[in-house]
Amino acid sequence: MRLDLSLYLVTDPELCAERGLEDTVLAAMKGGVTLVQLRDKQADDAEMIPVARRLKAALAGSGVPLLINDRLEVALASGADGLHIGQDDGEVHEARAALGPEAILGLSVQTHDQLARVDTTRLDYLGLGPVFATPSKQDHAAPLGFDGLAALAGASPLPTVAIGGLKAEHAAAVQRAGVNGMAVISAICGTPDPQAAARAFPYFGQTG
Ligand SMILES: Cc1ncc(COP(=O)(O)OP(=O)(O)O)c(N)n1
Ligand SMILES: Cc1nc(C(=O)O)sc1CCOP(=O)(O)O
Ligand SMILES: [Mg+2]
Repeated sequence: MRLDLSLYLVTDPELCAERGLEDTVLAAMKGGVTLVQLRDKQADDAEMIPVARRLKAALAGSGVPLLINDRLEVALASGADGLHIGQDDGEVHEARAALGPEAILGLSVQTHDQLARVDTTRLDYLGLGPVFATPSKQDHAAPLGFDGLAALAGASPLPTVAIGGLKAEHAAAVQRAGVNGMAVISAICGTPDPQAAARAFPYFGQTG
């Protein structure tokens, strides 16, 4: 499926609980979300697989891909469109081998050393962050700020998406940093109107 990093919704089970995960995602999609990642740090694979399958069915025909955070087995069992992994979430080459060539595979990068080791032949995009400190990820790395983000984005051999503490009001500065899009949890999940929250973000343009 086509990769468009412009507005990347990462889900949070607690923040989405009141409205429900699928309703939140569908509303955000109507507001312009271009990519969705199912992220649940508490659920085990067996709990996550049916949720991922329902979300994949809800997104069917929309052209918006569903990626799974961390869990290769969930991505494979649910028919999701891809996987996002961090530096400690397994080997990129193993994930690519298991997912096949058509799947979307993303990797988190926080430093220039990590960037230098990026496997450009097997990855589709990089998540750069956190731009700001955020309560949505308790174990996040040191914040990059816009200057650190621009330095990483400028040196990246792959399309990039910024993440961490980002709101719609940051879009202009994020665009100036040279990334392909913004990834957000709390700016959309848990807001009273996810569609309007998504609509507040500008479109960054086609990735790649
Ligand atoms: C788009 C995007 N970028 C970065 C991350 C963070 O991944 P990771 O470092 O593996 O941390 P967890 O999300 O697993 O806590 C992401 N999920 N998505
Ligand atoms: C999932 C995630 N990864 C990050 C990283 O820096 O890699 S920051 C983060 C949480 C983003 O949530 P919010 O938009 O609510 O700040
Ligand atoms: Mg991870």
